Amino acid sequence: MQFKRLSIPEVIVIAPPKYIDSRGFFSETYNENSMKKMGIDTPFVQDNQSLSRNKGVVRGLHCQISPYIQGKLVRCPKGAIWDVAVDARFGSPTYGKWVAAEISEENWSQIWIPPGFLHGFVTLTENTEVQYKCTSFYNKASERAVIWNCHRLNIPWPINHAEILLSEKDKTAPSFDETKKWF
Ligand SMILES: Cc1cn([C@H]2C[C@H](O)[C@@H](COP(=O)(O)OP(=O)(O)O[C@H]3O[C@@H](C)C(=O)[C@@H](O)[C@H]3O)O2)c(=O)[nH]c1=O
Repeated sequence: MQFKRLSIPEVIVIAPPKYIDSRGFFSETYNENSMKKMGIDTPFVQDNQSLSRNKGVVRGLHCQISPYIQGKLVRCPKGAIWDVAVDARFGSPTYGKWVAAEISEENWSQIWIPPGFLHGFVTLTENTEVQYKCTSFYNKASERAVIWNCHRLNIPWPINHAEILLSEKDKTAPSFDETKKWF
């Protein structure tokens, strides 16, 4: 399993090996010991999956606050996403900075989004499936969101803005300034 820390080093891209043979392939998509070697030592308690039918679906930017703060290990077994992690830990040297990585069926990578980060992605293909493991349970009252195109963050979403599809909730999310109260 290969690991690469991004410019915010707590965010890690993980590339599990894929063993291809005449039948297809085999891959360990999660290995607790490998995670521990990278300092990801919290148990995962919930697995999620979403399907986005269109290219240009933006989900995010989302997080949960304490006591349901979540780390997420995200993979894309079908299609491709451009995945973004924003440091929302007020007081962190990288507060308000973001990193992104393409995660896809083809590159077979995963991305670790630590607790205290906002998470979002845009689908780069139709019928994209995203799966992620979470370190804390879903809790509606703890959910928070920041608007995907917040001027303060200036994230260069790699998709024509006219094509973007959002949930009603994500259309009206507040700006990044709100996060000062969260972590
Ligand atoms: C996130 C979540 C949602 N739900 C429900 C609430 C709602 O009725 C329905 C759809 O939820 P949403 O619209 O929030 O789904 P979505 O916009 O895909 O939200 C997800 O976005 C990505 C970027 C993340 O990082 C996730 O943590 C999560 O926030 O599913 C759960 O039951 N459990 C969960 O863990």
